[in-house]
This record gives sequence, structure tokens and C-alpha cells, in this order.
Amino acid sequence: MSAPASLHASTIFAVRETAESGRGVYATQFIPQGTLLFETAEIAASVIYREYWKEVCAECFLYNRGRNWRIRDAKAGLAFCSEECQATWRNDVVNDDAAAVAIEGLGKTGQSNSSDPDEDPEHLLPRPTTEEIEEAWTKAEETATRIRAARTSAKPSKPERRLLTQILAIPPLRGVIAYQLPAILTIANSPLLWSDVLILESEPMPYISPADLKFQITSYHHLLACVPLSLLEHITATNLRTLAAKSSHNVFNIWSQDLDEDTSGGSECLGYGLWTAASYWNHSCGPNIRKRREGRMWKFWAERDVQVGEALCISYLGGDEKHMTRSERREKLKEHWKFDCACTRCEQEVV
Ligand SMILES: C[S@@+](CC[C@H](N)C(=O)[O-])C[C@H]1O[C@@H](n2cnc3c(N)ncnc32)[C@H](O)[C@@H]1O
Repeated sequence: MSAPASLHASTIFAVRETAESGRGVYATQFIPQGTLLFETAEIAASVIYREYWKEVCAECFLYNRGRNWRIRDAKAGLAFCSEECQATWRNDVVNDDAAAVAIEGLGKTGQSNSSDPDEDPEHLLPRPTTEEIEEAWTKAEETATRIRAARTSAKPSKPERRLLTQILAIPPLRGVIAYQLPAILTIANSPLLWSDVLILESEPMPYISPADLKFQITSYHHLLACVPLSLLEHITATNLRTLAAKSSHNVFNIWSQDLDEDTSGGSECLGYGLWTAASYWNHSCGPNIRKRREGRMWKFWAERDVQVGEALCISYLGGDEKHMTRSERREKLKEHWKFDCACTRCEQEVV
């Protein structure tokens, strides 16, 4: 059974194949209400949306309620709530010269005038099909091959230099490149964590619009044109497509009211992150697990007593499931997560 080692280590639950919902988490012993079941702070990639970067600590995601944090890494385009958080971030992320250079490059991208996906008419079109995705990436690869040749040439020719200038003149969307780059650093520096990403559930059509697909490819080319050469081997279409496919149904939103996501009403969505080991909880419209983010850590508790063999489920609807009808819940889950809910409550409420 594939699941991260940290999940296998638990004595109170196990990850098992389910009949209708892929893998799921099951109680292997009686679990009293209030038991802390699992916590994880391992993030394969995360991003804070551009409009919030000055107000959200890049390390612990603490939101300064509309005010800018004063501690900044202007080169990286990041802000921190404390010197401790800045030092931790430096230690964990900027742990080699290549990462430092790549991250500084990101800061410059942040200052560039990236186009807004909402203003792109293609953003309103339906999701690209698997054929359209294949075609776009095949075409992208032709340009990628030329960029790689230009980057690795001892003496780039005039057309090669022109190509790099052209690529760098197209600004990537900060929200896209700022998510892809940490994933590339994970691939380069934390292969075990990336191997946990590889076993997550995949979405074959992960791009929400043709514009989304286009921006992912623009960012791919931009990274190829500017990252330090030692990172170049990791900037591949396969890696970035994998990131998109795995992120689609597995990321957790980072909410401004971060102490209890179940009361996220009125809370602002600041960004999202891929906590690989936290991605095995299935959804139930009558959840028995409560989740809470504390800084970079997601924690999961038993909301009530749980019997041996029961499925352990969170709610993907953030508490709203309490007030929604069966069809409202199922419609929302289908729209956002693309699955037909197979939970016990939905089964029991069939008329
Ligand atoms: C975060 S993953 C949960 C782990 C996943 N089952 C796996 O095997 O990796 C979310 C995915 O699990 C499946 N899933 C979760 N809850 C479900 C439910 N109540 N009914 C049907 N499928 C569900 C859906 O395919 C969804 O996209």
C-alpha cells in the first residue's frame, strides 16, 4: 500500500484501499473523542497569492490582518512575522547557492507586470481536455529544447541569445512560478518528500482553463531560461505536469483565520500548499475528524469517539456541510473536487 512512511508509523490508524474513494484512513483501535491523530509540517510546495505576500509570513503563514510585516526579504519578494521565522526559512529553503539565486530571481518576477488570469478571455473557457493538454506540452517541449541548448551552450549563438531574451521578456504569473519553484527545490533537495508527491492521487485534467495551462507553460519556459544551471535538470515538463496533476485534489487552502478551518466563514484564502502526508483523509459530509492549521503544521483530531474499523474522514466543505442539503453538497464536491460523494451520510439520505 503506497502512503508516506509517517502515516504507516501510526498505531491508531492505517491507510487502506476503499471500494469507491481510492485510499482512505481507517481506525485500527478505538479512538476516544479529542485524540490527536496526526500532525505534519512537511510541505512539498506552497504559494501565497501576490496580493497578500507583504501581509503573510512566508514561513508560518501568519496573517497580519491587512498590515504589512516589517521584516522583508525584498529580493525574494517575501515577508516574515519575526526574525526567527526568517532564519528558519533561510535555513530550510535557501540552503544552497542555487536555491538562493533562483529565489532572488522570483523576487524580480514578482515586481514585473504579470498579466492577470481573470482578464484573459481564455480563462472563461472550459478545462483543456487530455488531448489539448498533450498537444500544448508537446509544442512547449520544442521551445524548451531550444532554451536548454541555449542555456548549456559554452558560447550561445546570436539566435540563442535572442531566444533567451524573448523568453525572459514574457512575464510569468507570479502565483504560478512561485508555486513551481518551491516544488523544483523539493525535487532537487528533498527527493524523499517528492517521492511522497508521486504516490498522491492524480488528476488527468488539472488545468482549470486554457489560460491556466498557458501560464504553467510560460512559467516552465521562464524557469528554464533563468534558474541556476545546477537546477536545470529538474525543470522538466514531466515534473511540472506531475506537480499540477497531484496538486489538483490534494492541496490545502491557507486561510487567514488559521486556527480553525471549520469556521472559515469570513476568512480570506491567502494561498495554498501541498502537505503530502495530510492528503489521505477522504471527505465525509458527516466527518469524524477535525483539522486545524497551526503555523506550518496541520493537526487532525477525533471529533467524536471512533470505533475500530471506521473510516476516518475530514470535511472538504469546511463546516458548510452542516447546513447544506444532500444535492447542494454533492454538487459542490463534484464542481470543485470532481467526485461523486460516497460517504455514509449521502448514502443514508438517499430518498
Ligand atoms: C485528498 S484525496 C484523498 C485520498 C485519496 N482517496 C487517495 O487515494 O489518495 C481526495 C480524493 O479522494 C477521493 N475521495 C475523497 N473523499 C471521497 C468521497 N467521500 N467519495 C468519493 N471519493 C472521495 C476523490 O477522488 C478525491 O479527489
